[in-house]
Amino acid sequence: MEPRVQDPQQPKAATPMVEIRGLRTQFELPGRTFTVHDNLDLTVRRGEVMSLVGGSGTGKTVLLRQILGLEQPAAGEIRVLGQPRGSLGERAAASRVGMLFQHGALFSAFSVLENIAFPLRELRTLPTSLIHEAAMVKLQMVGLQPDDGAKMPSDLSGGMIKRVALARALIMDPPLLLLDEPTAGLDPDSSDGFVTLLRSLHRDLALTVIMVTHDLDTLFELSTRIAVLAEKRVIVNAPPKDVIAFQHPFIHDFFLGQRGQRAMELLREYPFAV
Ligand SMILES: Nc1ncnc2c1ncn2[C@@H]1O[C@H](COP(=O)(O)OP(=O)(O)OP(=O)(O)O)[C@@H](O)[C@H]1O
Repeated sequence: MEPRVQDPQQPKAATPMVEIRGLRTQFELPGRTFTVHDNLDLTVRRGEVMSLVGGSGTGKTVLLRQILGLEQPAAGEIRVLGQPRGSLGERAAASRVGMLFQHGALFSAFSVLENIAFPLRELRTLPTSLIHEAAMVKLQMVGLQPDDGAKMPSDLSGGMIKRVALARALIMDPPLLLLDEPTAGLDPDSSDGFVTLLRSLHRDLALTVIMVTHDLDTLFELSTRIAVLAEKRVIVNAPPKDVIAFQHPFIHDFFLGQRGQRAMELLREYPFAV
């Protein structure tokens, strides 16, 4: 039971933005049921940058898709901003959760500005001039120039595609942003630039972020917490330095194996993450 009186020494925990309880995810394969998550719990609080890490096939992307409402779990509950995910209509969900897909997922026949504006246009409630203005604001927010708005996706570099996709994910000003491998496929300079952008947007827009990444630089530069998926559930959810100290074979291999030295250097380099 919650204590009636808050200990003044103990700051009140931030509001949960996502609460997952007893989640089970399974897929029917020929002749058998394949269980990805079993009794998985996870809470993500306001202002956190929560990174999901885990071995290949542990269900990190599926979890993002479930929070977004693109997939339904077999059992358990997912609450987004205090409401059961299933009870949020499409419009309400779009204004609460933005998603950056791994490969950007831009519409190739639409210009940059049309791609950014797409979710607002779909609402069919706002005048074109207002939609254009909102898309221009987001274009510049992600560090692109007004002239870039007329370009087509085929004219863009990998880093620009990510920025356009991010602008589109933010067009409805959602408080919660999901990122699937945000820096995958970028060269080191573009990756650094994108991480810097994500960090400043997280701060300036007071975003809560849930991110899947295999990249240790991205992980340590941005994460305030790391949740590790193994054995079909979250085995630890804690600040980076506590996760590294957690005894588990996956964590040992991921952080302290061949790449261990680098992980330790990164922790020293980015005290923000500790
Ligand atoms: N629609 C589906 N039908 C059947 N199996 C699926 C489906 N979607 C995902 N899976 C399986 O569920 C498991 C988890 O997939 P997911 O893509 O979430 O893994 P991941 O943790 O993101 O892996 P990686 O790090 O390799 O990207 C995988 O074994 C995948 O093959």
